[in-house]
Amino acid sequence: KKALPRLLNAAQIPLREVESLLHYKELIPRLEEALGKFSSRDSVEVIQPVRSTVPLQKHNGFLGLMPTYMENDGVLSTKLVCFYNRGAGSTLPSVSATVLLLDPESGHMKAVMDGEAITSMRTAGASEISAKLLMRPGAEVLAILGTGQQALSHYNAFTEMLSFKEVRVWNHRREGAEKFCRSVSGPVTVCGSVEEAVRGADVIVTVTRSTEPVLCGRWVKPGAHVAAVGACRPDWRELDDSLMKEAVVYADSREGAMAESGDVILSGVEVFAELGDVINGIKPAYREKTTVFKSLGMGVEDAVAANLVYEQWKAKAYKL
Ligand SMILES: NC(=O)C1=CN([C@@H]2O[C@H](COP(=O)(O)OP(=O)(O)OC[C@H]3O[C@@H](n4cnc5c(N)ncnc54)[C@H](O)[C@@H]3O)[C@@H](O)[C@H]2O)C=CC1
Ligand SMILES: O=C(O)C1=NCCCC1
Repeated sequence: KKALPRLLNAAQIPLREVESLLHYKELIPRLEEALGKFSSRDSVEVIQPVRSTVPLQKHNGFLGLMPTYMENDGVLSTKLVCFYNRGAGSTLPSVSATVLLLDPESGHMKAVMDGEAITSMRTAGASEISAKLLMRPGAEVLAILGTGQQALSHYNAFTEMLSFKEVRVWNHRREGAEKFCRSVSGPVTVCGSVEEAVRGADVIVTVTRSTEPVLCGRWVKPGAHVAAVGACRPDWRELDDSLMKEAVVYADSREGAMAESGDVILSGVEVFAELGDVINGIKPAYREKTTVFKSLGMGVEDAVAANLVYEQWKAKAYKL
């Protein structure tokens, strides 16, 4: 009997199935552990180079390559992610991603899965961890700037895992914010300006495709926590200098932030700590101060999310 080509033996897990297998309650503890392992800089825990990028100039985007190896956990993966800063008329998504999971011993492909939900959920999961560690106790008001894919996953993660009395959203196009409100299950207030959305907010999530600052320090309540998720290129901004200089700045990866974050590079501020340093008890969480978590996204987050999907997929397929 002829053996199947190895590629065809790999599990193929499409978007809807990934969505049905991934849940914040299981994902977030694994992300937290992975962030700690990454920051230990122990090569048997995590090897994850800063993502390499290939510009797709004609299409106003880039391809990011995000390999990761977790030797102790036996997880080897790479994500291929294309990001596009599309014009208003486009119906195509801004992020298109695929995650490959390999057997580290043989190098054979174990699974190829859609990376859209993984990207949305692991990013929101990392931001939720930042808020849990860095927001003031008793935080009541959440503001989300931007109302696309990441806004939705952040809304879901933050309302499922934390409790807020009020959620406000702002989008540069009001119809986007109104559509967002119709798509979520809980109450949300649409705000007409960024200032209106963030005044008095305890936690602010920035998930826009802006290349210029949208959030100004003078509007931010002292002691607020900002999870800054957009502006992933060295010359793009979401936050202004006054906010960056006022805040204690945390990042997922110090090297990633120094290579890719316009908010860090152009404001000239230091990254105080990685989230993993706080998780490992190496650096303090300044809950009473204004804090920024600068998120760029890491391969290790994709690796643990994809591994979780694969474990669940196997359990379902083989009725374990
Ligand atoms: N840190 C991380 O791990 C990740 C970060 N991202 C970043 O998150 C951001 C949002 O991604 P998605 O939600 O997938 O994109 P999306 O295209 O679904 O949503 C983007 C939102 O930004 C708004 N927007 C577009 N241009 C704007 C402008 N000039 N000023 C203000 N708002 C504007 C859009 O109306 C929309 O509400 C992007 O910047 C992306 O690079 C995405 C994935 C992972
Ligand atoms: O980590 C990721 O995945 C991404 N980060 C920045 C924007 C593209 C996707």
